[in-house]
Amino acid sequence: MSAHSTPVPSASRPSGPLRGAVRVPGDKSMSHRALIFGLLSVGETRVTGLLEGDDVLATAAVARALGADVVRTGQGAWTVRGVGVGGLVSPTETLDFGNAGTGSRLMMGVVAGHPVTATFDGDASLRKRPMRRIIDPLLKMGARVVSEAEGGRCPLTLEGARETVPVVYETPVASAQIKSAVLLAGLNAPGKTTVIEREASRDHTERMLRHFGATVEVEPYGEHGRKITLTGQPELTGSDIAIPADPSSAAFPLVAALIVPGSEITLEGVMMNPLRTGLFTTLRDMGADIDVVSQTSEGGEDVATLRVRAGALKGVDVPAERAPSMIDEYPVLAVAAAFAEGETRMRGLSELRVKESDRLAAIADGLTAAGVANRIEGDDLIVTGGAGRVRGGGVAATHLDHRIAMSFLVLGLAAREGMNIDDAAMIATSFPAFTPLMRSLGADIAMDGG
Ligand SMILES: O=C(O)C1=C[C@@H](OP(=O)(O)O)[C@@H](O)[C@H](O)C1
Ligand SMILES: C=C(OP(=O)(O)O)C(=O)O
Repeated sequence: MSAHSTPVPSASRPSGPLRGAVRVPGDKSMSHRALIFGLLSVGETRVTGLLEGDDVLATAAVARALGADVVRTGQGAWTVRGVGVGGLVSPTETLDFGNAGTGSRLMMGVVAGHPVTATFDGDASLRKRPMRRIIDPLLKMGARVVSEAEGGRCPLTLEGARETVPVVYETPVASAQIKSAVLLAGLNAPGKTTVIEREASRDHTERMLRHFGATVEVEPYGEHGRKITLTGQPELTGSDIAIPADPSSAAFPLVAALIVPGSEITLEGVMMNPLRTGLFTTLRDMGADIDVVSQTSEGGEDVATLRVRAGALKGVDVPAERAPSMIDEYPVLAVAAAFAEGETRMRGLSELRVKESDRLAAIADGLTAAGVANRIEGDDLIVTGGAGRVRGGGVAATHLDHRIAMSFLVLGLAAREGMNIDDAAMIATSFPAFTPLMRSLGADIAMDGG
């Protein structure tokens, strides 16, 4: 199990207008997948714009342990020489995924489809996260759990199928991690593997499967869902892939610029995949001034340069069906809601309870510590806000959760008494340059010891 280093308490203070143009690091979902598809391809994959955060670095190390040759050639530039579908080797040591749900769960799919055995583990946060939702379909495909911690958790030893069985599987919740694990296992199955989802989740796996040479059919399913069918045992070929800036990371400077009076910032090269842009839709509904100044495409995705200006926000009702397209953005949306006039109701947030922390509880507790009125009703979070009314000054408990840490540092930039967090160390999992980038815009953020 990976140790968590000493906590790094941190604080943010009311800041003058934020100004400047920045590009946040590469998308985390695409970065994990680029390495995984590199591992499963024949030949060389060259990745640019890779997120060099701890979560993705763990996936790179695991790709090596499973047989790939993974080399860093420059900042964000990596090459992977893969083993091809069917070519995985059994790792000699436990696979340590640190804090990363995505890396561990997608790799469970990869291992399940191959005749290898591997032990999956990570930090105290990952050890609390449910893995049965991933393992259940993988058992149907022929994998076997050799051992697991109570409740189907890590450390978990998985023996992959000798002959992988293609399945038709409907995911019990909208989850790109479940969908991806099944499709990745299905790569080494003869015939067709189908995943049905009632609410569409992010589709980076489907897009990358095609990019590396697999045949994937995607059909609509019901009102909001999709049916995805993969033809098994393709030969995947190493490819070049350029990773755009992560919209989930862009969310932090974006919300900061909306709530710090007088701010105007530019966010460059932000990925605009429609299954990832629910936050932008919601913030615009709240009255946010977010302009697309230019648009292009990168790595098979639409990307945009966004100009964001501070201004009045109003509370809104966020429908449950929007949750999959902004699932990681609720902590920072709750911060925007604290500065919005009136009530914001965020519906259908049960999945937030099984992220790096119980995010529903962590957001509510942090808002309370900052003096912001909020309540949880079933799976809904309701925040009553108002610009100028956020006292701040408390300490938010982050529970090994990077998004909770960054969200409450953003809140402190516009709260009367600033805000403190108990630990900023986990920010390195997804956005290692968060503090210098925010400071370059004028944010007053202080880390313990620097
Ligand atoms: O597939 C992915 O890259 C991700 C899927 C989401 O998780 P779920 O599949 O659990 O919704 C998201 O929260 C996570 O940060 C990244
Ligand atoms: C939920 C997240 O990631 P993961 O599931 O990969 O740990 C996240 O980055 O917010």
